[in-house]
Amino acid sequence: DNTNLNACIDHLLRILSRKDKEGFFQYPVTDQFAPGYSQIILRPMDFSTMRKKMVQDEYANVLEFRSDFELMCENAMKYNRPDTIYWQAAKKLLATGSKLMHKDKLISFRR
Ligand SMILES: NC(=O)c1ccc2nc(N)sc2c1
Repeated sequence: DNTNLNACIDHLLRILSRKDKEGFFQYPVTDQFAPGYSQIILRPMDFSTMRKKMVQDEYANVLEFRSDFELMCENAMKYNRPDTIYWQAAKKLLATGSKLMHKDKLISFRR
């Protein structure tokens, strides 16, 4: 069962989403706020979607969760220019996540 894995992911989600004080990453980016976003970013990701995936047991291990987290940050660094608050927030968040979920520190939970 995913109980332990989901408890771990929930913990990581709380820490990481707390870093997003401006709320740039809490919900899917809309074309209304970000013109042309859906044409440029083909695999959107945000914290609310990650939480939904966790609840639906769609993560087999922490590595899969980390991939979605990295995708979310990389999307923001692709769509937004480096001189924007969104790009800079994504870079900072990515650094936090990398420390928290350091490659060789992760033990992938078996299903
Ligand atoms: N996560 C993002 O890339 C993001 C979030 C919010 C937002 N609001 C804008 N006006 S551009 C924009 C980009």
